[in-house]
Amino acid sequence: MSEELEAREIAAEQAYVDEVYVQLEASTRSARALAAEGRNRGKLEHEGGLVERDAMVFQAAKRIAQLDAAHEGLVFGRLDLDPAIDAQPRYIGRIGVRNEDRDVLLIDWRAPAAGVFYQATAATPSGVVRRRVLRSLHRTVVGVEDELLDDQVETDLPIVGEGALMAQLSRARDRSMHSIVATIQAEQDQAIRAPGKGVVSISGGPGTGKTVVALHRAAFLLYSDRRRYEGGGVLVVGPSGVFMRYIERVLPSLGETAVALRSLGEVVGGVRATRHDEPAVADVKGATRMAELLRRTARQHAPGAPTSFRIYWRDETIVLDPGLLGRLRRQLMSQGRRNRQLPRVAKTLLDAMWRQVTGERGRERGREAFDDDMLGHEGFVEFASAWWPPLDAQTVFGWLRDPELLARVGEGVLTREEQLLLTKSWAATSGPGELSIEDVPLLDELRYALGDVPQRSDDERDLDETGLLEGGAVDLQELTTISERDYAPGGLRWSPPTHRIEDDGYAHVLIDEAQDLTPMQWRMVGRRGRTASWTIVGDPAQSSWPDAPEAAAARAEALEGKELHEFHLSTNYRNSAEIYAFAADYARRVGLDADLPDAVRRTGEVPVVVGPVDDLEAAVREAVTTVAGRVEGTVGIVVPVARRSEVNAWLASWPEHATDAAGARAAVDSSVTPSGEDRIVVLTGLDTKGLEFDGIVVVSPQEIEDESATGRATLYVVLTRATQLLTTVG
Ligand SMILES: Nc1ncnc2c1ncn2[C@@H]1O[C@H](COP(=O)(O)OP(=O)(O)OP(=O)(O)O)[C@@H](O)[C@H]1O
Repeated sequence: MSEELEAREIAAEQAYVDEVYVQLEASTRSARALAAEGRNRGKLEHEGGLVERDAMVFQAAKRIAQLDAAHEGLVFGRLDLDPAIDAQPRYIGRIGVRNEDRDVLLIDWRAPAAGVFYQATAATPSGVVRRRVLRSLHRTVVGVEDELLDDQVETDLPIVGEGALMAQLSRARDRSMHSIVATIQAEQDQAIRAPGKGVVSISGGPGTGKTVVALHRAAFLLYSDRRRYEGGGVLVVGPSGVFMRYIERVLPSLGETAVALRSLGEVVGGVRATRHDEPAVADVKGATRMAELLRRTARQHAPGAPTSFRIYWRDETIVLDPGLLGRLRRQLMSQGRRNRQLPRVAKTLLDAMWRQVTGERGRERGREAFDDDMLGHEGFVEFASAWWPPLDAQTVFGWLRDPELLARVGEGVLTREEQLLLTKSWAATSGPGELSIEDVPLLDELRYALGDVPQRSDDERDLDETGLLEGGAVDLQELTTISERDYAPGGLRWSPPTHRIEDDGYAHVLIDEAQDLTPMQWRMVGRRGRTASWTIVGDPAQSSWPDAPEAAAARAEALEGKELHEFHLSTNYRNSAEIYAFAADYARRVGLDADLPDAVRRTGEVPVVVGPVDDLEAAVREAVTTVAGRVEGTVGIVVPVARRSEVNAWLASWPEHATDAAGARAAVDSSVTPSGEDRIVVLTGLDTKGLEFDGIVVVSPQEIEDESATGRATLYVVLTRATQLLTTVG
């Protein structure tokens, strides 16, 4: 097959692609003009349909335009059908484009009409004779890859190229995951296009595309029901900040930005944790038992709050003693979340106090006068406010630093040793900024147990008065939400908070690396998806949570009542066949019950095992230099947690040229702050979850294995991260 033929085909495709871009620019201009005009005339309503549609094209085009040249082009696919069905070729792209007569120039890859591009095979061509993938650099077509699907149909279509998938799989890896729109495989397509109902669960071994498929599914859902998902929000949760940065470009490259990408440490609004606890501590913090401990904590008497109150009124002494106050506290708690009771506090106290008024003078004055007197009494007001202060979750979480309080709420829940572990872990931190990833679900649990902190009403008049018990001034009829009604009757002092627990929910929740969620993390994400549809992605063999049945129960509870649709992916697209054979062999040897996919790409490069070595640093340096010199893309140095600073120090001390063999810049401790230019990064085993590198150097694999109860699964994850070269040094 001649180069000339290929050049001719490329030129022909380029002409079509140019036409699409010209049209896209024209539609963008007219959409912008139309939207501006609509706004000016205040007539958006009338022209709504057209404006909305074109504005969408405009938005999508804007997002696409923001992509840099490294990303694949707008037009990536072409279908030639049996001429008896349609003589015109059909083009598939990242978004749909029409010309001014509204004829389709480009079919959005998510549209039903594009489905056949992914589903047609030689066995069932579905009318497709030739499938062509266009490889582009920005606007320039650089190659075409064809597949002949139906050789029974008489046509003169030339067949060019080596196969798009292999070309895509062999590319050098950079710092971000790329979209796979051009080469989505049939089994992946089914999971992507599954209807947005209930729970779609996608399983499969390492490198089978679970993450990338899930992200394309998010884009598909936004396309298929934009109102629902853009309005309600889509939450994508992944294991770490590094991972979120790795995947963040995929959705914008598909024209979607309306998605919240959060690592597990960032799921709760306003909190950002990036540090993991050591495994023994993490195991305690993640267990379901913690929910009971936190429920008890949220009901504790606020440390430092007054425990009794005494006042003299109309010849009588009225006493609120610790026992009575304890009963009143429980009574209030039984009515709902702690902070929600704020408007009821004064009345509850006054009821109990009024019952103690038995003398004639007092009874004659009456209840109303009693209430007025008390609410005008500074001592009482101060007591009431201090006895039942509004409490935020951070404050209450801080109570747990007190070993005595922890022992009280932990009784029967945690062993003495477990309590000590927690105390030690919290003593090492000094404030809310230092929460660990494992602390975040605990904080969330408290948020829900306490209820949101209401805001003090800013009405000056009320602030002068007690405000603890005021009624009548607000007409209940005017209050529209349940929450407003809740806060109104007892006290004008309190109004609903600006961010509410009720606002936490999303229309779709997508969980990646789901096998790693602890029971407490399942509870946290579950709260955000009570009414949502879900996509859950994971591989149990890669799990770092030791108690699988407990996590499964928490997951079932989070998804309660939702229909389950299961999809399984069976081909490993990441690792070379040689690397995956090595990893699968390890999984079998150590008895991991692993789902072993087929790896399809051969490189002839078998993994290298170095050791045992005397000088670990020298051996690692040699391995890193060799690997970095032989691959074009990223290199990961994976280390045991305990050796992280040591290896970082080595890296910093090596002369530039050692790692600079092929223009590789090393990032010191880049798992915390990776930078776009670094090609070499140091990571711990857990940090590598979900990521991939051209080359991997594993430092002391045995130590990684011994580090935690699930060390073997972690090492299996590490061994499945490389696309080209793998070396272990021990
Ligand atoms: N259809 C495809 N075409 C091209 N590349 C693909 C395809 N499917 C997957 N890949 C590539 O394979 C690699 C692995 O994909 P991904 O990270 O989504 O796998 P995973 O199943 O989530 O892996 P793991 O569970 O090991 O983290 C990525 O580089 C991805 O782009």
